[in-house]
Formats: sequence, C-alpha cells, structure tokens
Amino acid sequence: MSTKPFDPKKDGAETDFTSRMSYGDYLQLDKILTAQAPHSVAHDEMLFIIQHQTSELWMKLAIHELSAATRAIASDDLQPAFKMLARVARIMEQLNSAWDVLRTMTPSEYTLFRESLGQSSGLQSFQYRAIEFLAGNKNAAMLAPHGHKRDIHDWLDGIRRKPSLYDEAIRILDRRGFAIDRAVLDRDVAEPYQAQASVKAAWAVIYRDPAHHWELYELAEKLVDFEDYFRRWRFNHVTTVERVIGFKRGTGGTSGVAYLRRMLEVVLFPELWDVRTEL
Ligand code: HEM
Ligand SMILES: N[C@@H](CC(=O)c1ccccc1NC=O)C(=O)O
Repeated sequence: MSTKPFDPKKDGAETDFTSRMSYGDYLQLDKILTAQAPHSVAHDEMLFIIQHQTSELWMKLAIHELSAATRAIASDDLQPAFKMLARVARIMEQLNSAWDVLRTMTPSEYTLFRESLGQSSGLQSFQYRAIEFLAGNKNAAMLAPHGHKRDIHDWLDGIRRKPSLYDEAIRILDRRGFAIDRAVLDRDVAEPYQAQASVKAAWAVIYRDPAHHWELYELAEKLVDFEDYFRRWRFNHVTTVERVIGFKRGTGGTSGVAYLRRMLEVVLFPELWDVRTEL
C-alpha cells in the first residue's frame, strides 16, 4: 500500500509569508547565518567559528540570567533567582558539552588556519569577562584588551563597578540576621574579593541546620553548582588547548596552557568551599 507524501498545507500549515513574519524573519537568520566568514580555505575553520559563535550566544543568555538573578537576590526575591541560576547551570553544561565537538579537530587541522587568527583570542571575549565580573571575579587589568572599543570597555567596567552575584548573596545574609562584618558590606565591590571569616561563619550556621535556613541553604548550593560547572568549563578548555596546541604561546600573547592552568586556581565563592572542611 502506498501513502501520499505528507502535505503540511493540507493540515493547515501557512505557506505564504510574503506579508507575514516568518521563522527566519523573527530569528533574524539573515544576520546570524551570514556571519561566518573564514579567513582561510581550511575545512575546520567553519567548526572553529561556529563553536565560538554558539558559545557567545549561550554566554549572552548566561549574562541575561545572571544579571536578573543578582537583581532578584538584591530585592529579596530568592525563588525567581533560583530558577535563573538553575538555568545558568544548564547553560554551562551546554558549553561544557560543546567541547566534544571541538575536540574532533586535531593539531594537524588547526595548524592549517591558526595563523589566519592573527592576535585574536578568547582573552578578548568581553562576554566571558562579563560573566567572570558578574560572578565576582573582579580584575581591572582584564579590561585592557577592550581599550580599543570604548562602548564595550565602559559596559564591562560598569559591570565591574556593580555588586556581583556573590556580593548580593553576602548582603542577603546580613539582611536575614547573620552578623556580617561592616567592612565586608562596605567594601569597594570593583576590587577582587577575599574570603571573610564572618561570611564563612554564616554559611557554617546555614549548612549545620538547613531546615532552619532552607532558602539560604538553597542559595548556597545554587552558587556552588554554578562554580562547579564553571570550573569544569575552565578545565575542558585548558585540556582541549593542550591537546590542540600543546605548550605554544597563545595568539592573545599569554603563555597559553600555563596561563589557563593558573586560571584554574580562581575561586569565585571561597567561603562556600572553605566551610565544607568544617562540616
Ligand atoms: C582549539 C581551540 C582553542 C584553543 C587552542 C584556545 C586557546 C586559548 C589560549 C592559548 C588562551 C590564552 C590566551 C591567549 O594567549 O591566547 C585562551 C583563552 C581563552 N579562550 Fe580559548 N582556545 C580554544 C577554544 C576556545 C573556545 C571554544 C572558547 C569559547 C568561547 C574559548 C574561550 C577562551 C576564553 C574566554 C579565554 C580567556 C580565558 C581567561 O582569561 O581566563 N577558547 N584560549
Ligand atoms: N588563543 C588561541 C586562538 C583561539 O583559540 C581563538 C582565536 C580567535 C577567536 C577565538 C579563539 N578562541 C579561544 O581562545 C591560540 O592560541 O591558538
């Protein structure tokens, strides 16, 4: 028995988009699908470009969610913040899985177009830096590669000067009655954060009696989740880099793997990790 091919029009599907907004119109596919311009004839450069572009799109969403989560915590609205932080963790998972695709590119294949990249590098990813700043890893020196683009530089510096996700978590500890040192609350939030005894003491009370501090306990675990995924991203990156370029210097000018290994030591929410030893 033969069946006729399915005709979506007969099922009511709209097919005339001459004066209606179509899928491609709504998503502006004309822009994103014409934004892949390889600088070489190497087959794998397309993979490299799309891998980075999709990562940047996910980072854009992560920034959107992290910013909103930070604002929600600042307004004592923890439940929506949890929802957004859970989504950020899923986005990080997405970014982590993406390494599996890039890992299919061997050193022999990457070498065919690496020179075409010039001095460009992930070090100049302003969205990545925004995520670091939003989470609380503040470092004014990291603004330097963005000096040539004032609007981006100022946008990033604006994020650096605002309280981070972790600053807001500490402030809510204070508002909910934990004795957080005044110096911590009044600190210059544009500068790097350092672990504080009063913050660790607050998390310790929460972890020792979750039933009495359920919301803050959940907040703590959402933050640890986020940092856990972030660490995995850093680790996947450095491992892929070693696999593809060994110990060559980076196109961005750093020592490469040595620089990225140093970044593995960054701790975003130090007291949340420190406290575990004492539980
Ligand atoms: C074959 C693939 C890759 C290689 C060989 C590579 C290599 C490097 C190297 C050597 C650095 C150090 C900076 C420099 O001197 O250039 C770096 C930094 C960076 N890369 Fe990649 N990378 C790769 C893929 C990716 C991908 C897929 C992303 C995702 C967006 C990415 C994002 C970054 C970021 C954000 C930094 C700055 C990290 C920081 O400052 O902590 N890289 N990369
Ligand atoms: N830093 C890399 C180049 C690189 O990976 C890259 C170059 C341009 C745009 C994004 C990149 N990805 C991450 O650093 C290298 O040294 O080979």
